[in-house]
Amino acid sequence: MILRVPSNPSRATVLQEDNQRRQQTDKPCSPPCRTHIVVVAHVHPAVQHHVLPRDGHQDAAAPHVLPGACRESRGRHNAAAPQRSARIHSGGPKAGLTERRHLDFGHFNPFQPPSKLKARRGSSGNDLRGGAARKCGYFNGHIATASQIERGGLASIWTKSVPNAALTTARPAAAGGRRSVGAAPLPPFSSASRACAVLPAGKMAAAPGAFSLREVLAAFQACVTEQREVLLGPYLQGWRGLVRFLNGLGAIFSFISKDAVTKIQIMESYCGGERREEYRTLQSMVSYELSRGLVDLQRRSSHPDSGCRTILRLHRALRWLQLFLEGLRTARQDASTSAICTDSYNASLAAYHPWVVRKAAVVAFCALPSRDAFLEVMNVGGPEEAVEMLGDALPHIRDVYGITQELYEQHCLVGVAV
Ligand SMILES: CCCCCCCC/C=C\CCCCCCCC(=O)N[C@@H](COP(=O)(O)O)[C@H](O)/C=C/CCCCCCCCCCCCC
Repeated sequence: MILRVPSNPSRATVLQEDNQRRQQTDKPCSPPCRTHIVVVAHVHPAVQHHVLPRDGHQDAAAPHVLPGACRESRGRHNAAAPQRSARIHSGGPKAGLTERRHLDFGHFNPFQPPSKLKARRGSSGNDLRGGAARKCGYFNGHIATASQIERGGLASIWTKSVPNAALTTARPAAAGGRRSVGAAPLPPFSSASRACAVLPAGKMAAAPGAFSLREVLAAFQACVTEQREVLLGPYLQGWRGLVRFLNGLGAIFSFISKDAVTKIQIMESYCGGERREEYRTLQSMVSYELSRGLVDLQRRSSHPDSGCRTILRLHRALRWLQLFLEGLRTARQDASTSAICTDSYNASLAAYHPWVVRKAAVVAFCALPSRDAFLEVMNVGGPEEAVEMLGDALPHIRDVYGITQELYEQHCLVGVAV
């Protein structure tokens, strides 16, 4: 199945790929579309048998998103896959904005258990944190650079820490084309994820740049000032951490993370732009944009990417997050994560999404791992510690949500729906 998202995820159409097409690889799209999301890649192993076609097509290194005049890239997993993936991910002269955005947030799949990959040669992605693109992925269950995968050696895999590279982002087209903004660097990685030593087979390796709930919690905690203002820097940092987590869940979530990344980048372009002072807090942003008539209150016309509108989308998603984390925290150990996620989604974001997005979202939720696996990947210890940390995190997320909601209601901004 391919989710084809022409330019705006809300206009997504879900296409069923026919058998003939399934046999082809690197087939140019006609007409060219902006983005393809290849759903079969990186599906959580627990649901692979539900999602993957019966003929066993799977591609551990298949791209998540192919930008620009893209090419569909699918097919049987083979030894050339790491190179193909590297070509796609590393970006050439034709690499588009979409691709760069995607790369910035990493490609690791913390749920990919080594046992599933043993029979394969390796899977790869890129890690841009070291400054230059560094291809890496899983090899026999360990994190490895592409060259290590190619050499088949494991001797020196990720044994030293890698410094963060500043996150430079491209300015959204709506805001005037490409431009490097002085955006905040990626948040520091947890020490656990910095040095990724070789683990015994069967153990899940913590990927470099792996999600840590602690860091997301710290970001949302740092959002609220003593004056009860919401600082946009930490707010976006919290979202970046969440997106990193989402990227690790698999390609089936790419259309969601891509939308979140687009919104984060719109905001980053404001927060790092000429008017950055006006975008220091949510409150200053609202007064600035409203006083200058920079918000489309009725129809989406001249300011389709206003900060107020963009934050409103993230704000609604924050409500989903709050409900989801609450559900996760209080659910029984054997509860279905996908059911918790679906309920939280239906009680929050779903009301604002068209039918096709709702359906695609619910299909994607089916790929969520078990509650325990989910809690494990939060990188704060075992499920019990994760539950405890969720208890600590939730008041901060609730607080940020509450302040934003109140502010938006005061200024009649909750209905900025177009
Ligand atoms: C402790 C951590 C555990 C939980 C980690 C969760 C990580 C979630 C990370 C990101 C969440 C994605 C936020 C998505 C923002 C969506 C904003 C939105 O509503 N956009 C729509 C409208 O945009 P405009 O067209 O008006 O500009 C857009 O149409 C949406 C497209 C994509 C579909 C969004 C579905 C959202 C589902 C909720 C997230 C599910 C993630 C599940 C993973 C656990």
